[in-house]
Amino acid sequence: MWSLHEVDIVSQPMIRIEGLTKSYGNAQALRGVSFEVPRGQVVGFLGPNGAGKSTTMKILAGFVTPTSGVAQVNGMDVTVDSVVTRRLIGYLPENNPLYEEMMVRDYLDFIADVRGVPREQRQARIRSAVDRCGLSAVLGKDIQQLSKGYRQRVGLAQAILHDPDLLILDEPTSGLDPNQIVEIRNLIRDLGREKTVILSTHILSEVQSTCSRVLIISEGKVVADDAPERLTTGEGGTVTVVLAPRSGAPLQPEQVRAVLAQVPGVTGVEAGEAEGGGTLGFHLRYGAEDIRRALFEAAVRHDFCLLEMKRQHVSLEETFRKLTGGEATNAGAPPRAA
Ligand SMILES: Nc1ncnc2c1ncn2[C@@H]1O[C@H](COP(=O)(O)OP(=O)(O)OP(=O)(O)O)[C@@H](O)[C@H]1O
Repeated sequence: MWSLHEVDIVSQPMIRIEGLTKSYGNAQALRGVSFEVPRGQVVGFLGPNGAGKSTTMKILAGFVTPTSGVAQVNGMDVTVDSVVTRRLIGYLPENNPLYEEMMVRDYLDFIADVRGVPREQRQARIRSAVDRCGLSAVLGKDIQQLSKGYRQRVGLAQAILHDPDLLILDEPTSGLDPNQIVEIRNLIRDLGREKTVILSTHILSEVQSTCSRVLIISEGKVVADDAPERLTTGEGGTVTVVLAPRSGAPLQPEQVRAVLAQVPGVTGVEAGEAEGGGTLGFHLRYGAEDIRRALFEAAVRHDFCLLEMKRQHVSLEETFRKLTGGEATNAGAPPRAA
């Protein structure tokens, strides 16, 4: 039977951050960050350069002290109970610093020692981390000989060695080639089946493919917190249509444009690509409302033949730009076809 204490711990969110601030001299890196992460969630932490992602992660991992506010892991304050909370956390810092001249095998053994993995469990834990991260072929190599993808695997292996409940991964796919990105992403997705994960990234499509929740941070504050798909669908998008005459009479572009502009929910009409043969193409902007049914009915009423209709939601990249008021990061996802 569970003790009262155990029941208490299990009902706690894995991460609880409340009113967190951090100043480096005059620079305010965090200006009151608050959020909770329940057990088992995989959360993407997005934000432009200097938004405060790494600072938040370093505070959680116990490497930086907050100026004010609360940061708890499993109900324990990371500044008060740091010895216990560090045991619950696996941390992959930004730029993944490793001991270059050590052999992978020796490095993992050293980390297991530092993390206090009991001697009798050490070999089993190292074997498990090596298997999960696909490192068996490079165990005898010096870290400096490894490719960036393998170095990242070593970074992940050291983070999971002590079997932590929470993984904090600061830009785990930064600098990797597309094949390596897919490998590391799959590994993170796999780890996310049994652990709580918070990862920061500049790759917006990564959040869509790996995370069930996205937190966007800008200038030290959380500006959005939702499922990736919910951050985009409510924002509207574009419907592209291609129309053809049903009877012999050719379509008059200005007349058709005026009809489309009247369709409830349409907020803008622009000329698009036609297919020749008297067809006309348009891009129609819409807000929160789905305009497809109304468009179909308008086409029937005015005797237009609707050859094509395709909806594209606003992309996460556009939402990101809007919320953070600046340039989007690299490799944003293209708009999603509905
Ligand atoms: N040790 C430090 N000393 C002084 N200022 C710092 C220090 N670390 C971070 N900062 C500043 O704090 C702010 C937040 O930095 P942080 O590294 O947390 O952002 P980030 O969102 O992780 O950015 P990036 O995506 O570029 O890694 C920035 O303005 C940064 O210059």
